[in-house]
Amino acid sequence: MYLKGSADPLTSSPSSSPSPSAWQGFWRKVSMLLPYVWPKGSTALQGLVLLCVGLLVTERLVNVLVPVYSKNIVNELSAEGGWSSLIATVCIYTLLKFLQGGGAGTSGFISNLRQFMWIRVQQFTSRGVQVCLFSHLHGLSLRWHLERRTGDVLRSVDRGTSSINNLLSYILFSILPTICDIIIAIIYFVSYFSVWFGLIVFTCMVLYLTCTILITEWRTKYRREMNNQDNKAKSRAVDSLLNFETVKYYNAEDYEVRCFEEAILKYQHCEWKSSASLALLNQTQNIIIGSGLLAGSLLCAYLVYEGQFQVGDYVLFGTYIIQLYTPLNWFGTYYRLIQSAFVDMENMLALLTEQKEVQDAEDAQDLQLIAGQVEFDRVCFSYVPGTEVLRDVTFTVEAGQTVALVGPSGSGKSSILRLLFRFYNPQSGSIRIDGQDISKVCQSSLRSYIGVVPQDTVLFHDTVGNNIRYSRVTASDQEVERAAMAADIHTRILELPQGYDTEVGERGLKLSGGEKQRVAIARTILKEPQIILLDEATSSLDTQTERNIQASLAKVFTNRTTIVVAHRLSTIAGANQILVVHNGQITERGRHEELLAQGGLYAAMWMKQQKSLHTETETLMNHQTQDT
Ligand SMILES: Nc1ncnc2c1ncn2[C@@H]1O[C@H](COP(=O)(O)OP(=O)(O)OP(=O)(O)O)[C@@H](O)[C@H]1O
Repeated sequence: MYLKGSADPLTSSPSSSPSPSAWQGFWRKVSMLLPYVWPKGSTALQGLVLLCVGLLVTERLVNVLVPVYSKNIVNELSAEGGWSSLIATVCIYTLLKFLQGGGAGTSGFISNLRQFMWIRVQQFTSRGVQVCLFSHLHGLSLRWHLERRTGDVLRSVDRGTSSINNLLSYILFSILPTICDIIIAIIYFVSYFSVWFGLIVFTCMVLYLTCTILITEWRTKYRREMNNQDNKAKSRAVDSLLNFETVKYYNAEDYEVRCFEEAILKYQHCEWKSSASLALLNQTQNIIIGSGLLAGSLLCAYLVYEGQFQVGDYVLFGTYIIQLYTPLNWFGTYYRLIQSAFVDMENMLALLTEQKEVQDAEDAQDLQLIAGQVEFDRVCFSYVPGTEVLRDVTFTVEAGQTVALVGPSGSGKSSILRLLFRFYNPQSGSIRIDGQDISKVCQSSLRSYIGVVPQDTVLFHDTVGNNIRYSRVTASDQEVERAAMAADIHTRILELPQGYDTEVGERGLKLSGGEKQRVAIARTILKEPQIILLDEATSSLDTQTERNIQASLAKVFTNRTTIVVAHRLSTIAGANQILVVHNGQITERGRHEELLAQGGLYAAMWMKQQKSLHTETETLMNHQTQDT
């Protein structure tokens, strides 16, 4: 019954600080669970929940009646009673046992029926939680996603979801019924036998619960450590497999295997501590229950011996106490499982309560795109406080014009595009489209007008066709093909084994860098956005393909506002305006000829590129001469 692999805090190392109790924030966690218990909006499921509760109550009643009928059978057998009354008693007893089940962990008719009816409710809960989490994760900011390991997040989601289901069924169908059974048993023993029997059961229960809670609380830190190491081992494996190519480049298979084995060893060290402390807990519980059973049985046997009780009373006591003993033995396990489930839930709740960094304003309206003019007005931005990436960036892209951002690597060009797409909010200044501040419009409407071809194109593990269609899922096959033709990839796709139905592999690894870029361009062409952001969109292509694509892009995107980031200056020489970004600031601006005339950074970059182009051409021609 030991649950392996539960959540650990994603960000902190539990071993470095005293682990907080899993019960911390108990009511907050329970209140988050409650909406999932009552299936709102479905009368049928609500009926099922009520039926399950009804069955639970019936089960409690049956639990009291079974020992009473055991006693009646023994008493009727010892006395000279009538045969027909004995048959009736035996039949009722058998019916009750059929309803109750029992013995070697078999569940009876009632609990089987309850479990069956609970399936739909459980599925409703599980679906609700998973969908809510998935949608929440998509709503979180790019910064949050970049800082997290996907493997860790997925494990937290998995364990959190199953922990909610487990928690509900443990609390509703195990802990609550067991507590009710204990209270009913104490009342029954006090009123039917004597206060001594009630006292024995009561003391035994108090001792049992106290020891269970104390030892379980003590061993929680081992479980947390174990989870932490488990997560580390798994994310190490995921990271290693995702970087399969890099591992091969550096012949690092042995190193990766060693690191993974070390991570598993650390996990197993913690697992040993967790399992050893579990064995200690189980033994303690057995000793307490065994002592209670011994004390009660001796007292009952003495009273029968003295003639104060009938033999049937001893049977009643024995049956009742054993009947309590079985679920009580599970009580410790359920306490531990609930505690683990709470630990598992912690990360998931942390994910659910994670604030969205970029949020729509309360009164956010849809962006009303008129012509597509883009303005940056004294924009300052930093990813990390204290390190400014953009300083006082001001420029305007008139509707339908093309503006190019050039400059040294790391100067902040892509950051300008990310701000326009609202992946981040600037610290100061404003960005406007057709005069509307983008921080005041709905993100979804803003993004619907912008098409981005990013620096690194990552494709879905799907067919080429579906990857292109991703920007407009309702597009027809002809539209997809037209977009592919404009991106100069149509002929190449037809050469693939299954044409547009060819799978591109994980992250598009089966395509070359240039092919991926062209698929991304086709995707953006299909979206038909009013504003286009090209972040070195053609950097992986040869000069001829680049020219072809640029010619078709110019055709497809005529009169659309375009911002291009480029390293190869020859590709943007015709832009309406060129902005030179240096150390987060715009240091030069103007048309190609104007910037050359200025003799600044742009002119220097241009000269350098022309020179290396010249050298390359010379080398190529020399080769050709030698060949002939
Ligand atoms: N998510 C991030 N968190 C912290 N710093 C970042 C992040 N992304 C980029 N940076 C830093 O911000 C600076 C500007 O990055 P940016 O990607 O805008 O540069 P760039 O001009 O587009 O570079 P390149 O031409 O090499 O693509 C760099 O120093 C980079 O290290």
